[in-house]
Amino acid sequence: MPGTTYPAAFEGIPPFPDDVETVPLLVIDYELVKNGDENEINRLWEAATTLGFWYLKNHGADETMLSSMFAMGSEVMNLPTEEKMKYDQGNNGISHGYKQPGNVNTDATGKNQDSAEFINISKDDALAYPGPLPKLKMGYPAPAETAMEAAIKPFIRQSVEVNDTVLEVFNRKLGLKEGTLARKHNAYSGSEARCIRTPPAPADVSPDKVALLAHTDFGSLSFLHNRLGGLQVLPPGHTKWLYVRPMPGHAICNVGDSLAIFSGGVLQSNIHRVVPPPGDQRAHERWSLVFFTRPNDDERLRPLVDDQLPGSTLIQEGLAKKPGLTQTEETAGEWLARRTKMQRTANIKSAKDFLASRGTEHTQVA
Ligand SMILES: O=C(O)CCC(=O)C(=O)O
Ligand SMILES: [Fe+2]
Repeated sequence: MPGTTYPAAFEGIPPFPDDVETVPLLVIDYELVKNGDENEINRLWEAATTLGFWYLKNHGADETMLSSMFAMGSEVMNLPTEEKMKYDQGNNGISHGYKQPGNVNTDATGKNQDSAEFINISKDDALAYPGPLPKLKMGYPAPAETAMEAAIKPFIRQSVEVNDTVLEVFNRKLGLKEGTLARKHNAYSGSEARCIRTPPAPADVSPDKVALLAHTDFGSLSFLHNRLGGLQVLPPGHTKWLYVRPMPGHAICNVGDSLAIFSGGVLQSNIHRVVPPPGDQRAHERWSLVFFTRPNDDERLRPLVDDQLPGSTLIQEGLAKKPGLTQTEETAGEWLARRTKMQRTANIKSAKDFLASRGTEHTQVA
């Protein structure tokens, strides 16, 4: 079996081409946001309430930290399939663990499957390591357990700090009572780190061949690090997918469904997907790394109208524009389990089943 390799930083990778259409994301300086710079906070708010995606620089997850995570992911993916499958997510809606390529449908036809392979490591498990582990009781593939103290814990801690700081900013901007969003993200949850590998795309494959299905993220905030292109977003009101250009030192951050629902649609959870990297990059294996902050498992996903400070009406105003967002009775745990379960090929007998995996992308007014 040929070994997989992960790119050290951006060296040795063909450049992202200039002749593909990219989405212009705002660059937000995390240090400024953390230090309360009102101008930078307003720029972050603008990004989060329009496209819901932005670049983040000075975020503290440095190249050494990221490379250690990619090295861990690479060692996991290089294990024999049968070893990896001991940690399979299965078909019952569990997100933590290993996902084999090809077991998720990428559309409602039932004819197309994904090519993304990944390992998801629960935040609660990583921080509880060496145990007992509250989530994936059986533990993780050996290279992940070996890297838990030196690589995974530091990456998760840094990601949590960044996302919690952003949640604080949104709490204030939404006019919520102090600590409202923090309390919804302070217990056991589906929060997890994910390392993803997609194989090089054969030369004759369409540039639109989907490697990771079009989706909105399930939780609250995602903190993404990639080197090769291939991530695309469909901005509201657009019919054309646009690439996100990876930039050294810049994370790609986005809002997920849970925050969109909590905020009555004021915060935008935007649909995105992964296709083969553009230009000469397509011949390369693609690696990416994400940390997903998700609400506490038992938090009901509902607009936080009653948690606003007296006089604040932003969430009602948002809801008036996106009424479909209120149509769930699910908790964050149930939302995550349903979406994870119903996109699995094994669970899809008809288009209706696939549609049952969907999130806010089908209820938003573009
Ligand atoms: O690999 C990427 O660039 C994006 C991954 C992603 O959207 C996800 O895992 O939710
Ligand atoms: Fe995503």
